[in-house]
Amino acid sequence: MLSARALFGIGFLVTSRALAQSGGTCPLSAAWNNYKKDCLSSRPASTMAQTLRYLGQEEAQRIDEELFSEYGFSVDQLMELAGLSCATAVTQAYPLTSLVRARPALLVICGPGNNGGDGLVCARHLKLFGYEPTILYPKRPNKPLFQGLTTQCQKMEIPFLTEMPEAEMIDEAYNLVIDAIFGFSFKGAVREPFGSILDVLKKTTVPIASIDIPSGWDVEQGSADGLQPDMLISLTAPKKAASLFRGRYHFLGGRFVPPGLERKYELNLPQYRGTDCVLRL
Ligand SMILES: NC(=O)C1=CN([C@@H]2O[C@H](COP(=O)(O)OP(=O)(O)OC[C@H]3O[C@@H](n4cnc5c(N)ncnc54)[C@H](O)[C@@H]3O)[C@@H](O)[C@H]2O)[C@@H](O)CC1
Ligand SMILES: [K+]
Repeated sequence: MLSARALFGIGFLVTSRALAQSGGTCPLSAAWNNYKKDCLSSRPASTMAQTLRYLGQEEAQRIDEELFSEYGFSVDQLMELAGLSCATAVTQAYPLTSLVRARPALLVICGPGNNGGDGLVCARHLKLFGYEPTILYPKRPNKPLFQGLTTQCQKMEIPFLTEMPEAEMIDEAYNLVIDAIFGFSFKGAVREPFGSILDVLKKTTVPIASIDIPSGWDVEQGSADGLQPDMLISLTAPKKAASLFRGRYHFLGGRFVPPGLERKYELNLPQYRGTDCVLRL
């Protein structure tokens, strides 16, 4: 014989399932529907973005430094989380089913610093998520971290280009360009080969997703005639120039900030949902 408790459980499950299927108002299904609506909503969570602090260049560098010196993180640890955030955000904004080209091809352009490292990690995860990334990595630092990340991508059968394609070729072959050229340490006039690469990117019509900062933008002032990416993934916290971003998708990623550091710099980070590693702003 079934106990009253078991009967109640079965009744509850049957009822909540029926209500969920019929779009009814069972509290459980309503909560799930709200969650889905929140996650998939195309409406930016502007209320969250208003309270969030936008960092100056030196402040971003200080936080970065403190994460390593005071909080004991290693670069590759944070880079892995940053790159995974970027791949997750790209997957949410440009799901495989939404791509216009027959092949889910993406071009990932990596610069000479840690922003470029984030790009390599992002490419590796995107490959695991079913995309076909190709990497352009023209200036490779002679350090074990970057050599390891490059080897990992090569072993994942991600092709590396030897030169920047023409803008028309990029528009024809790729669904998206991931800009991992410069991050928060960029300063001054762009040096080659990145000046020519950015000039080509400005001529493309395919969407661009920039990691941390649109490359070539002044970290605080932006750039009126610079890249205009469709997506920006701000890591840790947005930098001041992010307030000038006019693309469709602004995501926050890099969910690794310890509460003490968040308090010290008054970051006012919005709440990530559940176990998500990114949040649309
Ligand atoms: N604390 C954080 O938030 C984390 C940051 N990470 C990433 O690290 C990035 C910062 O990395 P880095 O400090 O290595 O710096 P960047 O990756 O921003 O760039 C530094 C490199 O760009 C070159 N460069 C600077 N200005 C240039 C110019 N005008 N023309 C040509 N080359 C120029 C420098 O010589 C150096 O090689 C962040 O933006 C983010 O993407 C993540 O990897 C890990 C965690
Ligand atoms: K970038």
